[in-house]
Amino acid sequence: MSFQINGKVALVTGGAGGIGRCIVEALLENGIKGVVIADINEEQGTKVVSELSQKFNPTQILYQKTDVTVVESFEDAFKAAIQQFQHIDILFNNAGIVNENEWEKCVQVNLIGVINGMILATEKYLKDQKLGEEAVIVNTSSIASVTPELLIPTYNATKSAINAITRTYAESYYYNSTKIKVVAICPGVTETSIVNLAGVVRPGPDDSAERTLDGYPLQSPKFLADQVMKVVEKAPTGTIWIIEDTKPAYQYIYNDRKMSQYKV
Ligand SMILES: NC(=O)C1=CN([C@@H]2O[C@H](COP(=O)(O)OP(=O)(O)OC[C@H]3O[C@@H](n4cnc5c(N)ncnc54)[C@H](O)[C@@H]3O)[C@@H](O)[C@H]2O)C=CC1
Ligand SMILES: CCCCCC(=O)/C=C/[C@H]1[C@H](O)CC(=O)[C@@H]1CCCCCCC(=O)O
Repeated sequence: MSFQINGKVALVTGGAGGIGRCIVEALLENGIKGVVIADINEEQGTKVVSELSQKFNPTQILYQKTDVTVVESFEDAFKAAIQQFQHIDILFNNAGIVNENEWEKCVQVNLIGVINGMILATEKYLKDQKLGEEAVIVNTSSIASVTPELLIPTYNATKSAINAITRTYAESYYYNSTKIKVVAICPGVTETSIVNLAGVVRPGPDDSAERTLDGYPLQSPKFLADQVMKVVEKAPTGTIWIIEDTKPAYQYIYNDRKMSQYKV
């Protein structure tokens, strides 16, 4: 069954940043009724609303200053969505940072922020306040969740955890009562401010891991967001989608552990 974006309401965490902003724009292009940009950066959030208001109906776009690590702040964003647009149907748990020097902060934003969103959505807001038969949660993971990148171990761990959370909440135990489809996207390196890792990685044991972005295939956040719309509409619950190198989204398949050939 295909999910219809047209006429629905979405909340996008980190919606003022590179990927989040493009998701907001793609939603508007696909007929969303209303979208809440839930981002900690007020200056950027206000700017994005004003820029998008040149192209779309301003009444469809709301900025709500939100810190996803603080549950009350995150809940206020859901309340703002209901107050302004009457229902809430899609959550993009998208806010994320890379910071291996302040690794606790990386865990707070990338993991605790997503857990806050999952609990608020599955126990209350998307469960009870959706318009149609089904709601959707899209968690932004990363290719680093399945291919660990050397210099960002904490980031890799948070993204692997997001895949686990996605697969758990997709189980019929949850779905039967929530009717929320839960999927994850794993972008490859995408042209946003997050790819500038200067000052946010720790010195390694030697300099053999020193790298630059040279050689990494960069894709645009606009291309990524257009693929994400297809995932929202068509992907089955519990699936994980890699979107890299400006290629169509493809599903990442986890191995069945019982098929493992190796024994100690
Ligand atoms: N750009 C890339 O190469 C890739 C990015 N990703 C993921 O995509 C997501 C979006 O990242 P980008 O757009 O690239 O980065 P970005 O830095 O351009 O945007 C991130 C946004 O999140 C917001 N944010 C940060 N902390 C927050 C908090 N506590 N509460 C609410 N909002 C907060 C920021 O203000 C910013 O607007 C992240 O989860 C990131 O890990 C995944 C794979 C690759
Ligand atoms: C010091 C430069 C290291 C270059 C790696 C890089 O740019 C990492 C980018 C991450 C970005 O900040 C947010 C992400 O999700 C990116 C993860 C990239 C993982 C790359 C794994 C690639 C591979 O080994 O196949």
